[in-house]
Amino acid sequence: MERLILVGMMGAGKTTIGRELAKRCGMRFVDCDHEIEARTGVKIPTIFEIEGEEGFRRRETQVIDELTRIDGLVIATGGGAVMRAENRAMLAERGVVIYLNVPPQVLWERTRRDRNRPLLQVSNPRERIFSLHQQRDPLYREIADIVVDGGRGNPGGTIRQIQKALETCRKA
Ligand SMILES: Nc1ncnc2c1ncn2[C@@H]1O[C@H](COP(=O)(O)OP(=O)(O)OP(=O)(O)O)[C@@H](O)[C@H]1O
Ligand SMILES: O=C(O)C1=C[C@@H](O)[C@@H](O)[C@H](O)C1
Ligand SMILES: [Mg+2]
Repeated sequence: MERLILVGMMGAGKTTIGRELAKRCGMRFVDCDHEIEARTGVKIPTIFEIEGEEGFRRRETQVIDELTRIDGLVIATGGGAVMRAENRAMLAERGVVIYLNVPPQVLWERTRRDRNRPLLQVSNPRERIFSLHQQRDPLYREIADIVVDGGRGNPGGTIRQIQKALETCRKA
């Protein structure tokens, strides 16, 4: 398996699950959001403040393009990585794409206390999550090789589901 790519909404568990999955598969873990923060030296909200969402998306596409060429990686993408068609094409072509599907109500409960997600700094963040989920769910599905339920139980259960699905994938 050259690379595993996790997609899904903010709070779906891409970072949490990705890190542990990499450990179990003996692969290296990278997170696109962390990579962008490391390169710029600032947190994501600061990038949004200075360069706007468009500036952030340009950086995100660059990082996706670079990371998806490296072998042996588990890659956690940002929640909005599927918004650009060019990103979707790179992700779909260059790795096994795993969609962590989590109901919007659970996403809301997981992210409501977090201030590091600029798209949720609005007057009604819960509504925002529901509308982003509605808009993006078809895009995550469009590129997913595997769809897992990441909304119930603990991260360990979700990882077991992924490993099982990967075995089926390998046999196919
Ligand atoms: N399967 C799970 N079961 C229960 N809680 C989880 C699960 N996965 C993640 N969490 C919790 O949900 C929160 C959000 O997870 P995480 O930061 O990994 O999401 P993310 O998909 O990386 O979000 P973002 O796109 O904003 O970076 C964390 O507090 C994490 O502990
Ligand atoms: O859902 C989104 O559009 C985002 C999710 C985060 O992972 C970050 O990439 C950023 O906050 C934007
Ligand atoms: Mg994350």
